[in-house]
Amino acid sequence: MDWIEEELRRLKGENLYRERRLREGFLDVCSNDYLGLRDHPEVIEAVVRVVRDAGVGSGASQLVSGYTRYHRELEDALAEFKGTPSCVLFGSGYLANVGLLQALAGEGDLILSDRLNHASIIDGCRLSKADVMIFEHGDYQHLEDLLRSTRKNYRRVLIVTDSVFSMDGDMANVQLLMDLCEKYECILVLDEAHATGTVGDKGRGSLEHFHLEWKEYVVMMGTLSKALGSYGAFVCASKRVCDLLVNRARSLIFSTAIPPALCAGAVTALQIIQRETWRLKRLRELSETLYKSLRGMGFEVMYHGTPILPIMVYSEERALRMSAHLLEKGVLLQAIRYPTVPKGSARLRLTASVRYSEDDIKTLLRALDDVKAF
Ligand SMILES: Cc1ncc(COP(=O)(O)O)c(C=O)c1O
Repeated sequence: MDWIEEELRRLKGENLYRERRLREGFLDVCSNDYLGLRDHPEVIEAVVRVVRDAGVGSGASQLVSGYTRYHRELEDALAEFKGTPSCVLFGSGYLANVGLLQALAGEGDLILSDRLNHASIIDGCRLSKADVMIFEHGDYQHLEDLLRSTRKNYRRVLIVTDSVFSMDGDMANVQLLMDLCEKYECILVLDEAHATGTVGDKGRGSLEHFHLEWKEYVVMMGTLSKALGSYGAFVCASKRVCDLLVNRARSLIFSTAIPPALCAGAVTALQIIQRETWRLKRLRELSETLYKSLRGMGFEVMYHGTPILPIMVYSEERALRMSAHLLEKGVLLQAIRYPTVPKGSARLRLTASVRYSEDDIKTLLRALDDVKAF
């Protein structure tokens, strides 16, 4: 077992070793709780009520006895929010992506995947046994070249992309992707993990952002774990796609359903997003203010109108040093390194959140100013 020591030593030597940090006691500026809903009193109240009513765990897979009225209520609310006929829940975003891709594509099919897609998409592609081709990030000319030369060789073709890219904060051009899907008869799989609750006029996601209507060939996956402040995931699609997932997605069939109480928490979060529209407005204002402040301080920050504001550092070693110093100042801002992002593109993935008070923002900017010269 000495190889384990060697492996860990190698990771440390390359500045790629990871340690978990206890969040308590720090100003957390890298979570995905964009709308500050994870501890909203109404969300907590809904969760506690259902824990009392239905217990803590769901007790079984959705296909056995783990599917309750709370799951169905959440599916109905999500389908309405995302503008699709149907919805099906999964245990997490990771499980949704691997299950969805494995169920929709197999041998004889092709998956075209953006180079910067989330790891769960990459793993889902592998699990599907379909042929996989990677197109350059956001390069839809490259994507069309691949479609033109290969479409005829395949039964089904899926195009899969994050709609808001988790580590860069930019958006896929869903309009162009839908045009390509129509032209080449493809299925479009959108990972709306970071788009749900954050983009579009009402936070409904990328279709709303681009003023597009849902079409049958569009399959949208999203998570409850980010702007909805909870845990779990969903796929919003046509009824027949959802029925197929219930029958074929192994990560749904062979895994316990999410706890009913989390479903109730997410239903409440969806209601709050639609009622307290100031949250999304505040999130957008804050994202822009943070971007301007950081740029004014001389940082290289990426900003695409989403709450993900990566401060580019490039060197893994420097990113670690900056993150450690920020921690000393009470600020938790993790260094994001390979394999989450390509080697030599380490960053501090700052996120905007409605959680931050004016004082938090001052603390954050002061601490960042300190590490600027590191
Ligand atoms: C784009 C994207 N897809 C999927 C996931 C996985 O979601 P979850 O954390 O619910 O497993 C994440 C988050 O980690 C993500 O950023």
